[in-house]
Amino acid sequence: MSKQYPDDSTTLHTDAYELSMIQTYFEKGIQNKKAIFEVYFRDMPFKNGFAVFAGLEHIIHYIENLHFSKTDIDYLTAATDYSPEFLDYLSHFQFKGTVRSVVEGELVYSNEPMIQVEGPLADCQLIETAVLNIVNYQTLIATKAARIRSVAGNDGIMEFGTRRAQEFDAAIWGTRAAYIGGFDATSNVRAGKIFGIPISGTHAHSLVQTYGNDYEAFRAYAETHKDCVFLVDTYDTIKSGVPSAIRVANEMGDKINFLGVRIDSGDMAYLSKRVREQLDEAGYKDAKIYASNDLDEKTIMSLKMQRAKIDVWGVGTKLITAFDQPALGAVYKMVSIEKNGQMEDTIKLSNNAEKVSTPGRKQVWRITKKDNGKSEGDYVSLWNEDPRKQDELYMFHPSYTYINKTVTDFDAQPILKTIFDQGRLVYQQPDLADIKARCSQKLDNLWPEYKRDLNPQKYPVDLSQKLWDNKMNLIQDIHAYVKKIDFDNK
Ligand SMILES: Nc1ncnc2c1ncn2[C@@H]1O[C@H](COP(=O)(O)OP(=O)(O)OP(=O)(O)O)[C@@H](O)[C@H]1O
Ligand SMILES: O=P(O)(O)OC[C@H]1O[C@H](OP(=O)(O)OP(=O)(O)O)[C@H](O)[C@@H]1O
Ligand SMILES: O=C(O)c1cccnc1
Repeated sequence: MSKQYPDDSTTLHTDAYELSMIQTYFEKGIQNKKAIFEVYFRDMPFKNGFAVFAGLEHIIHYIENLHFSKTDIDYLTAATDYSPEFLDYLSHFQFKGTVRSVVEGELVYSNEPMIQVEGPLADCQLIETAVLNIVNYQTLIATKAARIRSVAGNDGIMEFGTRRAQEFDAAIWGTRAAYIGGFDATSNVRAGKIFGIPISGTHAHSLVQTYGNDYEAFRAYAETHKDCVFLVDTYDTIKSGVPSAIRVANEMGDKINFLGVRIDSGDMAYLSKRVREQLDEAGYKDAKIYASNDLDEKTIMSLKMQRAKIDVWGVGTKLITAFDQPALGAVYKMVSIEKNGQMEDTIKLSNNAEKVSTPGRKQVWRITKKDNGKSEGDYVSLWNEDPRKQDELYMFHPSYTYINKTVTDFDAQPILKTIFDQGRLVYQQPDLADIKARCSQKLDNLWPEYKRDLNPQKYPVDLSQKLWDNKMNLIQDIHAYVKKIDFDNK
């Protein structure tokens, strides 16, 4: 049986190797060395042209509550060989890091920092696992939701995924991410309570099975509710479901709001057209047709191409589990570390060019044209550079440098904002509605070429000349170092 602790904290929600490394840092007296880590992902999720950043709210909760409780320390005492001094250090631990992050609802792209953590080495190391856990999931779901929104146009889209989500937390935070990415409502009542997301829903087949026929079930529902959407496919949509819904709507008149019917199986293009005719003929031209059943952006797009008469889409499994790409793959990499009192940039090399990290503390600048506000690309610079001081910006592809352009009449907005300053929360989270609106507005400013579902253009994420030179110099330094070791060993 699982154990319940009165003072449980989420601080041990980390990989054991983080604590093991912190123990080494502590025992060697370098736990307070200054370090900088950055979070980024290498490949665009769903081969999409953009990703929607989400997860900051949960990260803020997590960091604000970061402390080792008594039972955390008791557990570590029993389960590890950590020294009493190290356990004592943990029991007094207070997060002192500075966290800079993209804000929720902002668009992000591969190979640019979304989060930057600067501070004592131990503090930076401790939060790696949880930060990645949160951002990898929520950014994925917000992006999937935005893809679904982009094909649904102005239709209603409802989040129905809780029953298929990877457990409680995923349902709750996934729903919030889906709302940021463009969903209108959720069926999860607790998400409504916690986040203020509008809740919405119809009824299940079990209601109809309880009564054994559509008419009695719909009538019972109508007598106990004002807003009614009847699920019409339990036995036979055309012959029984829709006629029963119309009969109940006629009988109840103004006593109910007959909002429409839901179809949950069968050929939804064919059925929705027939159902539309039935509702229209009965005078219910405003009644809407809701559809659900393993929907995602592909089925919705296909149904729209078939001119299905569907007004509202209920989407569960494929959204909340990010069915076609279950992991984002964001990583947390050290970019700078204190040596002899000075910060030194650091790099992780790899035979795979994509996996070579970009050293140094950075800022990401969103470059837009002054006249129309449209995106030109992102310019990743060293922290102390400011492209706003330049009239012209030379932007070049970091691997294929012959792909380049010079941008004039541009605005440059830094997108990494300070959230925690040396452990103190300095950022005021906006309302969820504002975060959602931000996402929608940012997507309006993105060229359609980056927004299309299939084979979108790759959004430029370019490195400043200084950042690029810094990376190349470090790569050369490391190559020289490895060559020397090789030579010395011969
Ligand atoms: N006209 C259509 N064009 C493309 N996809 C459709 C169309 N109608 C339904 N679909 C999709 O096809 C899939 C049908 O799945 P499935 O065969 O499991 O459903 P079903 O047999 O109709 O219903 P049930 O859920 O009761 O098994 C679903 O993903 C659904 O969204
Ligand atoms: O299909 P999703 O996108 O996950 O949407 C949620 C599904 O949950 C309900 O089904 P239920 O749990 O009753 O199962 P069933 O319809 O698959 O039989 C509902 O009728 C939807 O079909
Ligand atoms: O309200 C609904 O229709 C609903 C809710 C959850 C899952 N499927 C459908």
